[in-house]
Amino acid sequence: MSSSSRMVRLPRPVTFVTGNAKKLEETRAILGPSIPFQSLKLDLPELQGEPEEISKEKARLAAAEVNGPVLVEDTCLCFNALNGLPGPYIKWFLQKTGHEGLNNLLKAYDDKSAYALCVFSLALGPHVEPVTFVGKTEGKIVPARGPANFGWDPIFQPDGYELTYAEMPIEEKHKISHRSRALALVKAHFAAANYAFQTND
Ligand SMILES: O=c1[nH]c(=O)c2ncn([C@@H]3O[C@H](COP(=O)(O)OP(=O)(O)OP(=O)(O)O)[C@@H](O)[C@H]3O)c2[nH]1
Ligand SMILES: [Mg+2]
Repeated sequence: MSSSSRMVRLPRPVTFVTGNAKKLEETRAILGPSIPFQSLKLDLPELQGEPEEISKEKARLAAAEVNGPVLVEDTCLCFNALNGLPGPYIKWFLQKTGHEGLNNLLKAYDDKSAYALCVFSLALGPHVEPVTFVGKTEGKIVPARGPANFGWDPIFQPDGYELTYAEMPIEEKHKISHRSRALALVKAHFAAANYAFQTND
């Protein structure tokens, strides 16, 4: 009785909106059955600016599109020698310059350190301010090693490892990844919030 009075009722399960199949696959694997969600393949326009604002704005657009609760994420790869760039623009740098071009960007610097940043945003509806969850993994940029299955995984070697993300078994990546760290916070939020989903629509 008392617990149901604290419940926030939502009209349907959360929709994870992304145009990226690998993100969806990893998010499914990391969340397992902990949070019921459906997915929608939509490549939303992205604001320029700081990672949290980009992710929040994506959530606002997604919530308006879905007219219900949504989860989105934005991923950045930040080079310390470049004060955080390419950051949120990594998708376009990767597309235009490839793994070698990304390594070349750091040729002029001794500092090859970098971090992967994942910002999930949850918006409970179109007019509700999104909440963000940030996960960060530190590492360095190296010449590509391992299968090129996902973005920049072959050139990111997390601190404490001799392997790049691409060379690691996926369970190992999930133990330390920017995405799993952000999703641990999402899970904790859901566990504390006690949302109730109506599933009959
Ligand atoms: O090697 C990787 N390991 C990862 O763990 C990872 N996570 C994201 N990415 C890539 O980084 C860019 C982010 O851009 P991004 O956040 O805007 O994503 P996106 O536009 O592909 O999808 P979405 O915005 O529709 O969700 C895109 O090129 C993604 O493919 C990764 N690459
Ligand atoms: Mg995107």
